[in-house]
Amino acid sequence: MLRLFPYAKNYRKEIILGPTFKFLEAVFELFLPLLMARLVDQGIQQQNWTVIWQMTFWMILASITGLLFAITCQYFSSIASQGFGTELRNQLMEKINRLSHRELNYFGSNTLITRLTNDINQMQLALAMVIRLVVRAPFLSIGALIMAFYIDWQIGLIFLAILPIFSLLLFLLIRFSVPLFRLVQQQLDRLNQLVAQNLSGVRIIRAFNRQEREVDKFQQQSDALNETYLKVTKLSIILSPLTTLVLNLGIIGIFMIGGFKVELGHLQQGEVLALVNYMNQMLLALIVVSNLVIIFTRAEASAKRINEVFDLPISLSEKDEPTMPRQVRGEIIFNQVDFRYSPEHGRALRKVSFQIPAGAFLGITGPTGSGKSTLTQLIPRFYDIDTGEILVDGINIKDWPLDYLRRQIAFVPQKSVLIRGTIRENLQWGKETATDADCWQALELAQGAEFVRLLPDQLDTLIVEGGKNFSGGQIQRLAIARALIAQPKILVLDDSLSALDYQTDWLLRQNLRKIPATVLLISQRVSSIQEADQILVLEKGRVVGLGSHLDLLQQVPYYQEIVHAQEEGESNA
Ligand SMILES: Nc1ncnc2c1ncn2[C@@H]1O[C@H](COP(=O)(O)OP(=O)(O)OP(=O)(O)O)[C@@H](O)[C@H]1O
Repeated sequence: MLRLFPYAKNYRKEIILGPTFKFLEAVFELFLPLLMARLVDQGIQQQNWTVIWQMTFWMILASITGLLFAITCQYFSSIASQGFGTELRNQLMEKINRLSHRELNYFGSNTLITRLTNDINQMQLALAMVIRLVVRAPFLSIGALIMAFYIDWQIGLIFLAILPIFSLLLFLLIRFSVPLFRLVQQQLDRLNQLVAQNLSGVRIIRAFNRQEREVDKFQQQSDALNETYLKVTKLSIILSPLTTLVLNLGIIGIFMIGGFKVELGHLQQGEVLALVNYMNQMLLALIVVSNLVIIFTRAEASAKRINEVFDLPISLSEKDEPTMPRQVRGEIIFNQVDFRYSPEHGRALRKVSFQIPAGAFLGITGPTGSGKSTLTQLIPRFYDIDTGEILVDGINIKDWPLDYLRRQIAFVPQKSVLIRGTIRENLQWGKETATDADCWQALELAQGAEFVRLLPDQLDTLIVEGGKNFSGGQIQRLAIARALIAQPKILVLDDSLSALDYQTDWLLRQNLRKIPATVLLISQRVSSIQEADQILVLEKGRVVGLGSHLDLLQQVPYYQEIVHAQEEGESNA
């Protein structure tokens, strides 16, 4: 946990001043019972109005000053803990953004969300508590003990006797509740994952009529969480009255021995009241210490989860002095490329070699799982290859500045994701400065202008989360327009025309031929790629054919099979 506190380095002043003010408040709090003792013994009992007024004045002043100090501490602790949380969140987000897809797959999005939100909140709370209580609570408990000895050392011994019993009770509370709180955190995590999964898959859950089962699953998790909370509550139901009992026994002890001493004239009544106050202060401060231990243990678990992300080495490295290409054209060369997603997976690509000249149109086909998407994801370095090399414009992609390389490549994935916002805002993801004219031009090229023009709000039409207010084909065309507006030198379309009717598919492909970019189009439909300059056929991660439609028809058995199968399918339809 301590490793994360350097993220609060910009708030050093607040972290020092906060506890200082809290300490001063505690000093005032510690002196209040003494003032009260004087008020009772020298003022009220002896009917000395000067002392009564003086003590009342000092007590009010001490209380108000203490309050002002407490507010000041609260102010500093809020600034420091919020600032620390924000810095930590930004740094974590920055690290997540630098992770390659390999590392993102390893964590999964749900747990990253929990780490960015709940875990960072726990750290924020821990820092706020450090500032507010870490100095005050131990100071008050030790200070109250010393004050008790200062008033009467024999009664001070009662304090010393009560201390270990009370500490033992608090130790038991910590000992049994900390594992339960850890369990609560794990169960909350599982519940969060379930909620995220349910919300993102709500349509498929309904389509398969699995609502009841999903509700049951949720209820089971929720009940398990409830049970753990109940166990924590039961623990405090047993231990809270016990701590109150010990406190009251201490107070009875003070009254009994104090009463005797008052009778004998060795102690005054006001001093007995002050001792009762000190007993309260000492034991309440110890309860605060035990709460602090619980908060820190929860923060420790959160810190571990946050550090897991910070500690994960980023597999994508960038050269200190990358090579900047003189002119970006879009030529792509794969040279003996081998790739596997992780050591436990088999090779997704095996010794893949091919070359595409700048501005060419490459069709990519092959059975499902043959490595088509994998191949295209390697060009913008979403993953790094194991052996071989990939060159763009003659430069190894590992030598390009990563950000610059990615800016040359526009990617339309299989499942296009539109963000919540207007159509214009979505298109401007491709180019922030895009004007309305740019948007319409990109929409024309993507065969999307016609349907957008018919919408009442046109470019201002709001796209709901995930683009659910548009059809599959409309989403694909908006995603293609978003990619085209960036004017990339390499355009990758991963099965992105699959939801379009044949005519729109054809028109769009004609437009794609006009743009000054190398186009890689993955498709299972032979009709979509047969006019490509070259077609790459993959099977089980290997290149089994590269050439024009006619070349492949003569040379590659797999290609012949799919062409015949699709021709038959169309004539039967
Ligand atoms: N993130 C991943 N982690 C592990 N293995 C993966 C991952 N993505 C794909 N694979 C595996 O890599 C191989 C190639 O997958 P890829 O998605 O590239 O195939 P594809 O030809 O594009 O298939 P499709 O036509 O179904 O989209 C498959 O065996 C697949 O299971």
